[in-house]
Amino acid sequence: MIEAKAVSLAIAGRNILHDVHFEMESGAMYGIIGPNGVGKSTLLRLLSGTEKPTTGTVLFAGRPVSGYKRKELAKQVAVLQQGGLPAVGFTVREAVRMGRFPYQNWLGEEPHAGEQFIERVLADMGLRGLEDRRVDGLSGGERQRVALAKVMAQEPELLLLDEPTTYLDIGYQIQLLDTVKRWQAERRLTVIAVLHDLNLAAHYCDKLLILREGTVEAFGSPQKVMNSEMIKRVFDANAVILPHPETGVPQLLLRPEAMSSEQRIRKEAKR
Ligand SMILES: Nc1ncnc2c1ncn2[C@@H]1O[C@H](COP(=O)(O)OP(=O)(O)OP(=O)(O)O)[C@@H](O)[C@H]1O
Repeated sequence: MIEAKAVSLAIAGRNILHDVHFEMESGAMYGIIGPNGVGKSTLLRLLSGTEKPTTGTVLFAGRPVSGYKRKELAKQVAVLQQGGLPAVGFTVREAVRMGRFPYQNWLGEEPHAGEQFIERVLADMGLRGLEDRRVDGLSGGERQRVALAKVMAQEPELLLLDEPTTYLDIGYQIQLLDTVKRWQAERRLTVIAVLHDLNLAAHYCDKLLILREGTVEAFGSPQKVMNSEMIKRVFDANAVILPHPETGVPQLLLRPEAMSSEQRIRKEAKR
């Protein structure tokens, strides 16, 4: 479905990503994990074609992403990013309708059953009753559901999510990811999400791509890649990994007090 081949990116002479390789299959959900500033959002921009690699290639369905026309790509790839909604003045229905732009002609009209599809998306996202409210008057969680509805209205094959649970309380986080997972299963959607919460990532993703210092540290199932050594190496944090009592999925418990003597000496020396 999507493949990074020897992808490197330098911005203003600084290497952000270097020699990144991976292949992601259709119909699965992937998480991109890594510390702040490691290049997760940049990688998502490369996958969506909004940024070009300095060297290497990103292939979508076997063709370089850079070779697609904007509307052609937008029918297949949708991106949910922070601030992806119109700022003021639009209703929920109007904002979601904007997601249909790849299917509209130059007059903004859609010849096929677009409105029917919008109704389904509104119902699926639990937005019935909010259709005529203005987006700028909604709560953060409601806005995030509208943003997701807008990208789903694009009917993508590949959905890219940049930290989709930011600002959401735990209830909304689960609700949003459950909705994505349901759509993913029903439509064989491929989902790639930048996630900071490793426990949610382990639960929802089939595979995790771990980035460290601009390159791929590990790529595999949560069971394979989530261990305390990786957490230490990548995040410089002490953690215990335990299987979830109900699902068996690896879950992380931080150990903030359990500093090694070496770390304690280093911390003291910095004072
Ligand atoms: N347009 C740009 N100009 C200069 N530097 C940039 C630009 N875009 C990204 N960077 C730098 O590239 C690095 C990777 O940024 P990116 O936003 O991809 O990281 P991230 O892993 O998503 O971080 P976070 O977890 O903090 O969101 C950072 O050091 C950032 O400052």
